[in-house]
Amino acid sequence: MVVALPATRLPRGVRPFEPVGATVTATVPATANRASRHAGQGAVYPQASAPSAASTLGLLCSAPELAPGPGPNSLYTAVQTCAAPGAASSSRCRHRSDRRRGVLAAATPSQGHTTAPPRPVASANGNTAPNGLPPSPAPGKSYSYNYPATTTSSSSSTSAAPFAPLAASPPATSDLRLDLWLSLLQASASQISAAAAQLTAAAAGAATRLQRLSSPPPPAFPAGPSGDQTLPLLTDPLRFLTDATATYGPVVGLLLGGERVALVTGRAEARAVLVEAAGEVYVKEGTAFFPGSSLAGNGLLVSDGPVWQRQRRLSNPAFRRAAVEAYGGAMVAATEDMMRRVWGPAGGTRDVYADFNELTLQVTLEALFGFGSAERRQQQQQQVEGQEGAAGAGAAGAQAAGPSFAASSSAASSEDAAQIVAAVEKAFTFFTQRAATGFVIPEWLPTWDNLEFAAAVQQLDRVVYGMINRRRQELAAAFGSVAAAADAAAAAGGSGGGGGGGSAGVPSDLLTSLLLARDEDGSGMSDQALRDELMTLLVAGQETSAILLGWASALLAAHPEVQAAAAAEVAAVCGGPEAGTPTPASVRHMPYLESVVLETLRLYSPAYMVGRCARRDAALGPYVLPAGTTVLVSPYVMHRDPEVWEEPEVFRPERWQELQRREGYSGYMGLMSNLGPNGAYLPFGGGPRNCIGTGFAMMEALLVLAALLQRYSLALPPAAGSSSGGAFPKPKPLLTLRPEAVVLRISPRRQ
Ligand code: HEM
Repeated sequence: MVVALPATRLPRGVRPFEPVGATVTATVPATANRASRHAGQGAVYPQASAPSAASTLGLLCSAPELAPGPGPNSLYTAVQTCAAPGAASSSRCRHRSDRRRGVLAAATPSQGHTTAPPRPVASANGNTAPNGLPPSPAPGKSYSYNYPATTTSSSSSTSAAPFAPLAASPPATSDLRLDLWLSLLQASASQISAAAAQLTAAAAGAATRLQRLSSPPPPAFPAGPSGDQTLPLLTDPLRFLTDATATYGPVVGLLLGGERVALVTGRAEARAVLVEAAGEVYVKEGTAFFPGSSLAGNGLLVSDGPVWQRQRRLSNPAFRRAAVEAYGGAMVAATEDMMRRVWGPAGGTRDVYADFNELTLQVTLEALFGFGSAERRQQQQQQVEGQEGAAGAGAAGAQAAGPSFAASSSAASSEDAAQIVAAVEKAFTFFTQRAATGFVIPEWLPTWDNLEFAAAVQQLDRVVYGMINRRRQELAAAFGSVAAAADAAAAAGGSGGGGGGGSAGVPSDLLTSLLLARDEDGSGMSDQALRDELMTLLVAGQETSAILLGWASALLAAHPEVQAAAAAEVAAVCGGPEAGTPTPASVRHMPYLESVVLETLRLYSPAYMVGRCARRDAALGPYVLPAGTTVLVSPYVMHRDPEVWEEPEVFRPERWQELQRREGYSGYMGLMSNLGPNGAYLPFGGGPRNCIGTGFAMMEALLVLAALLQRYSLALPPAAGSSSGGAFPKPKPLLTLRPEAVVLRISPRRQ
């Protein structure tokens, strides 16, 4: 098995797993030995949002090398030190990035790439790298390098590849073996020294946290239970959060794994953190409980400052209503596929949460890359062939480009899809296990699990970069250039800045939308940024949506009267099982079903915590949070606040109809804005960092639930030894608030 360590020791900009098929040319920085910020590392969404029991304990062993608060090795000091122009605003000072990722990197250019040896290519000046060996690059020199692959990138990637010095004359053959051995030795030595540095830093961080255990809280820090609360939090996170709020109020000061933490559940305080001082004071960077991952990279979930602003600006159009509604057909088709293949005409008793996980993975992959079910792809292929026949072989330009495009993409996608699914499943299993064990072992440690995970990420990278390259080439071939494709999509009604997919014959997937997205200056995303955003969307959107569907089904099963009302609404709008399927337009006429979803999200918000870090000393109400304090806002607690919600523990979708009337209903997006109608509803977060996929997730939940209520009824299976309804699924608050399992009896609905 080929394994590769996360590139925590590569020079700035070098990814551990460079795009296969990409020819990248870059300059090794003169300061090549400084720590790298591996842009492919960062927290994945659930970790970003949940101080789970797992991630809390993870603090103890993920051992960030910098401690919050003033001190020689503190985050505070790092922020001060790194306040070079742009450093603070982009939140990309090395210490802060590495701290979050549990990384202390001492970069050595010729290491970290443990895949098959690189193949040299002739460089611009005609020099060729000797035998594909990676000689030590000279700082400041340019290198050209071709990764073993089938395609060549037209990438605008800014990755650095520290191989094959262009200017260096090839050494004599007899020197080559020596060179290889030397570079191997050098690589091992520097890997060992980097690991040693990481361990030293980890030990220093642990020492600081240990010291904090016996120090009093800083002045004006919010009150809270004394001593480290890791164990009580681990034992029962939801109870702990609820009790701490009930005892100490809207802001609770905590010590968790030696980290100073403020738990925020007050409306005004949550608004201050998420909306009013967002970005200015409270940022993602530096938040504790972020174990970091090379999977999600430096995508929207974890970036800050100008990097985040640009990526969000470029990504927003792809999530506008019209763009999201374009995925409605795929959502319904995938649901029907699942119901036909898995549930069958007779139904049965199943863990529907497991089924929803597969379903949302399929939907997300289809939305991201345009993969469909095999059948749908076949249909698409047939349609394409028919259109091609009609269009004639010589058709040119944008109109003809669509069909040939779809044909090549769909032909390639079944293999890509299989590889992606395999790698994603491996990576997600890793996350689940990591959460379940309660210990977050930093990804840079070469444990067996970490190596397997790194291999899965590598496999994903290979496929995703391959698809990005192919899509660029297809767009360029069809339109003359990618920029021309963006113009064509914009002219045909898309924004040209994403969301334009589907128009002018370009595919309507997010890959294409993001690839065509253009900033005001005409620039688009680099391959690496694209890859990171795609992986972020996959991680952020798949599991959360499955959790929502799991809880909604369980609640419908447990409340037959609510289920009957929702099913009646679906039947009234769409007809019975034999009638037409739900569509984005028809679910807009299902306010009751929408209330069911909103109420589900109130009681079981998949993101039961969102985290921020105070980048400087900050006043929060009467309290002062020292720079580096992690702030955890808990939607779970806020959604059950008895001062805001009448009978907060009761599942009552009708409360949303009252709110809709009171608020002058303008669709669920209106109800989500501004931390909800009463300032205490934030299942999708709030402020500038709110969930970009809100519309996508709501649309998916409504369509899937409508499609299944049209055909099936759901019931809790009788508990053992009883003829009445069974037990409601238990929450399993790990990285997200997922159900343990949702075992339901599924029966075909009789009209
Ligand atoms: C029921 C489903 C979902 C829930 C409950 C949910 C919840 C959230 C929450 C609470 C945040 C804010 C995190 C924070 O403030 O730290 C967030 C951010 C985000 N979500 Fe979702 N999400 C869901 C589905 C999706 C989907 C389907 C996608 C994409 C296809 C998505 C993509 C993202 C991204 C990219 C961010 C980061 C936005 C930014 O910081 O600019 N989410 N989500």
